[in-house]
Amino acid sequence: MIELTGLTRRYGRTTAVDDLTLTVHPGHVTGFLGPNGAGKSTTLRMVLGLTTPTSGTATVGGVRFRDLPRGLRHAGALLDAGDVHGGRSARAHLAALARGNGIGVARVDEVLGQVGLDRAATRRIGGYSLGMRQRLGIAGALLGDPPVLLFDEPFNGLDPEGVRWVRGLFRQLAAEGRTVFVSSHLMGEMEHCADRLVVIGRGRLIAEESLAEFAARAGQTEVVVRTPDPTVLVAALTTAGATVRSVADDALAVTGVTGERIADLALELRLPLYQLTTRTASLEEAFMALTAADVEYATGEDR
Ligand SMILES: Nc1ncnc2c1ncn2[C@@H]1O[C@H](COP(=O)(O)OP(=O)(O)OP(=O)(O)O)[C@@H](O)[C@H]1O
Repeated sequence: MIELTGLTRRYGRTTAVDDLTLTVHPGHVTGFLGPNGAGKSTTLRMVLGLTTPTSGTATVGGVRFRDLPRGLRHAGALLDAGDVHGGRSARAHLAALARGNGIGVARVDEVLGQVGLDRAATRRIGGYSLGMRQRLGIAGALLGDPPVLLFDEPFNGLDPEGVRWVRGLFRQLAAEGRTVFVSSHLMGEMEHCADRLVVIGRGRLIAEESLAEFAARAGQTEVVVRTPDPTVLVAALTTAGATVRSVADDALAVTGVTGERIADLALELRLPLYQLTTRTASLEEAFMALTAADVEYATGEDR
């Protein structure tokens, strides 16, 4: 279990992490979502004792990570896959990590096999692709067989097969009863493997809930209608209690009434309908709407 209490980190005038209080539970894959610069990496680094909080605490299994001897046995992490000595082989890199954490070297070949790097084990890491480096970073996280695992943007650089494999691995680790905390700035990456979500923006907690709760709250259904005379239909729909937004000259996006009700109203008004499409907002759209106000560098005209 990971527990954050009032966790805060300031850099000069920037508050990277702002009074975060939350619990990441064992037995679940928890997606840690937020736009770029939301404070995800800083939070993960504080959990691992690599960055000192300005105030508040972060604990792993009830203890500050820094106070845990042989840290890799308590929490494993992939933070920056590029942060390895390129001149070494994967096996030498993992063997050094194992020695430093009192882990038997036999474990090295086990984790290399688990991440599919057994055949590349003696090659220099410098020649690895980004995807292979991600796999090596995951192997390092698994080395100590820890109950808590943290991954910062683990899908970066992975091909579709790699993404599928990582999702399966995370689910398996959670099914074994471990705490799996995975950061991403894309909901699409998390919705197929996380069952809980923590969403932050500008360092602050925005949501902490199950994926099912998020989907139920977010998945608003709207009906897109095309008709040659929208003004008449807008008046009738508004009277019927619908919320109507114009999406093109002859097209409306309607919420609050069903497609059938819209068709009935149009028939009563003898208005032709050229389109009547029901669509449910994707989780990605819902996530973007939730964090829109906290996006650090917005593009386009939305701001
Ligand atoms: N060492 C540092 N010195 C100064 N500012 C920092 C430092 N580390 C992070 N920040 C700032 O803190 C804020 C949060 O950064 P952080 O990297 O934790 O966000 P993130 O959610 O991981 O973003 P990304 O998805 O882009 O990696 C940003 O505004 C960043 O510029």
